[in-house]
Amino acid sequence: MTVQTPPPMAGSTIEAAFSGRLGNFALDASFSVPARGVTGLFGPSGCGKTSVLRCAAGLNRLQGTFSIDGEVWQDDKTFRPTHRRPIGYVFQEASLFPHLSVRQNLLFGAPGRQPPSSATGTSFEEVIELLGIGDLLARSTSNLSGGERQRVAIGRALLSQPKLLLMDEPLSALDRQTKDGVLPFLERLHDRLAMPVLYVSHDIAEVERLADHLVLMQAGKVLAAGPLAELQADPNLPLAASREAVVSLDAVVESYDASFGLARLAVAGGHFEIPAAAGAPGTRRRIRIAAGDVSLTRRPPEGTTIINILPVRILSETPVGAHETLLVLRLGENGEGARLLSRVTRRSWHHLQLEVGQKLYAQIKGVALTPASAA
Ligand SMILES: Nc1ncnc2c1ncn2[C@@H]1O[C@H](COP(=O)(O)OP(=O)(O)OP(=O)(O)O)[C@@H](O)[C@H]1O
Repeated sequence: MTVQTPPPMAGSTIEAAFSGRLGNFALDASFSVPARGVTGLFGPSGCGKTSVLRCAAGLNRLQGTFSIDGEVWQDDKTFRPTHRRPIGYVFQEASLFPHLSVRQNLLFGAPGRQPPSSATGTSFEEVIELLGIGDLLARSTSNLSGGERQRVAIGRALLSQPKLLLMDEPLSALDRQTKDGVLPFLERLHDRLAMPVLYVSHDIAEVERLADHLVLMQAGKVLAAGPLAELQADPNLPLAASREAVVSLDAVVESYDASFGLARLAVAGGHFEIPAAAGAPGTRRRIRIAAGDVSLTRRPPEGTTIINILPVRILSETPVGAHETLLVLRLGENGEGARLLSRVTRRSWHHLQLEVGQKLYAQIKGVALTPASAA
């Protein structure tokens, strides 16, 4: 079996290529992503996400290569064992030491078991504050809630000062309410820490909120890897074709109209107004727009309650199912901006005599804010 090393990318990258068998399962996965921000490894159950993470950690030894920022952890000649890889690993269920306090657990992997200062990397105070675990430090780990345990496990991983954080479905063992409580902490980490993260999940909502880049996997192979928004809007990939298709756009707050409670945010090729306090001007936020919330009109509509109506051009049209079609749109008069998706009936496509390249107006019924991107 040959391993194809992905072409190198400019700047600091994670280069991964693993190939071989795990029991009956054949893994043949390679990707190259920036060594910054969160890279989501996403795909259906059993497609090989955890196996890739374990390869990156040196826990699975398959043929291949792995390097981060030019530092080779594995190739034809090299195989660094797990204890020589500067990684933090967060599992589905936190395995904390029951005989140690939260504070001792946190410091367990820290260099010299001492609280690191910002001079030596991610500081103890910063981690405590980011994860909201200051009140837990003296507690025993035996009676922490699931969400608290997971936050302590993440803190412990961060305090070991890793070069790469590996997270394997860190929220999947939590109930929906606890998960919703922990997600904002992950989002804050994402905003504030520069450390690259490989984040395994089969929950697309988590990926949309946290990931900057995506590695889409299926049956042991990588279908595509790249910036989240690009893969979301690729009509040849399963994300865009799904009924729940969305795009996540990185936006910057421009202003806030307090009288109507509307924030104005700029994205490439347009502006959105959102009924929320989105932060001070200059704040980076992420916007989520579902394909089903974007309808099209030939002329700017009048007398509508829809706030966001933006000029777009049709970039492509791909039939989905028997009666619908997926349109990839680009924002802006000349179609030079960010991509949106719109799912319309084939009847509308024909009746409105739409065609690729045409200028239209997108009426966007729902625009949701999610936290900022670090990429
Ligand atoms: N050491 C091993 N020996 C035998 N089979 C293995 C081994 N490791 C993984 N597998 C198999 O490889 C396949 C992929 O597993 P993996 O855990 O990587 O998938 P996944 O995408 O992370 O799935 P999930 O989302 O359900 O966690 C599974 O069929 C699993 O049983």
